[in-house]
Amino acid sequence: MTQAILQVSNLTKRFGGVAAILDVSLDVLPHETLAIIGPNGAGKTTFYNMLSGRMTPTSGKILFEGQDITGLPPHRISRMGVSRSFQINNIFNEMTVRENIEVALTAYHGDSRRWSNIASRNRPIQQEADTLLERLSLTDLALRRAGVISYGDKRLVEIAMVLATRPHLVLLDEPTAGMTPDETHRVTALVKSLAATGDYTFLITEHDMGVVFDVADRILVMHRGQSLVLGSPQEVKVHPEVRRAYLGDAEEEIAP
Ligand SMILES: Nc1ncnc2c1ncn2[C@@H]1O[C@H](COP(=O)(O)OP(=O)(O)OP(=O)(O)O)[C@@H](O)[C@H]1O
Repeated sequence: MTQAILQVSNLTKRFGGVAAILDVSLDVLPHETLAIIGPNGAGKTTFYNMLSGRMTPTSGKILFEGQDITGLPPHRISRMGVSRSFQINNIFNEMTVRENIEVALTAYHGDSRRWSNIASRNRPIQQEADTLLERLSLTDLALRRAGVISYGDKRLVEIAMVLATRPHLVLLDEPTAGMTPDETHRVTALVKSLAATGDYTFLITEHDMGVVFDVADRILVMHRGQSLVLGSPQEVKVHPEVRRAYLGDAEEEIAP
């Protein structure tokens, strides 16, 4: 049996009397794309916060590539190969698209000198920036100031910056939120093409069911902090409890 890249065991997070996450266990397999869905307040953000080190679990255990990362600070978890994109843009608007990516690469390579002195003369960073621009279909925008590109393109730059840290596990937080249908289509195609490289494992939270059913190999449905169902898109789509708890039992809501 394939060894899981991420093993979550009996994870619980309480805020006073509220259990935002309650006894959730999950094995994520290498190179799969696993979507986590659930209504508002189901616990998705809290779950991500614990995986990425922004919150310490009340109890339970998180193993990444066999190592215990429970409660480690975010920078250590990131160094080990778990990277997270946020719903808000973290990019530098005054810099070009390429410079943003070079900053992320320079930081990853641990150079604390001014990034501009380093990146422009560092051949490996230049090559890595080229590869990332190409992977994200951003080559044509490389020299544009990040502040003037579209919202959808900004989100792609942010994903490029996440990938600059060479993650094995990428946590995408609602990557298509606020996007036009065209932009959503681009991101969906992109996630699929990145997954096809075999270099990454993706966890993705997403409210757009079309995106979820398009990209996910498996889907975890959360409800009130608990794991309700884990299965293939087909299994999830027809599961009676999912329909009741999350999808409102309306066929059209789950049709991709
Ligand atoms: N810092 C906090 N203090 C107290 N309660 C919190 C805190 N963070 C989250 N909660 C509660 O935990 C539960 C889960 O919230 P969470 O944000 O993880 O859900 P979610 O699935 O990400 O929702 P959404 O889809 O709206 O982002 C909610 O009841 C929320 O009010």
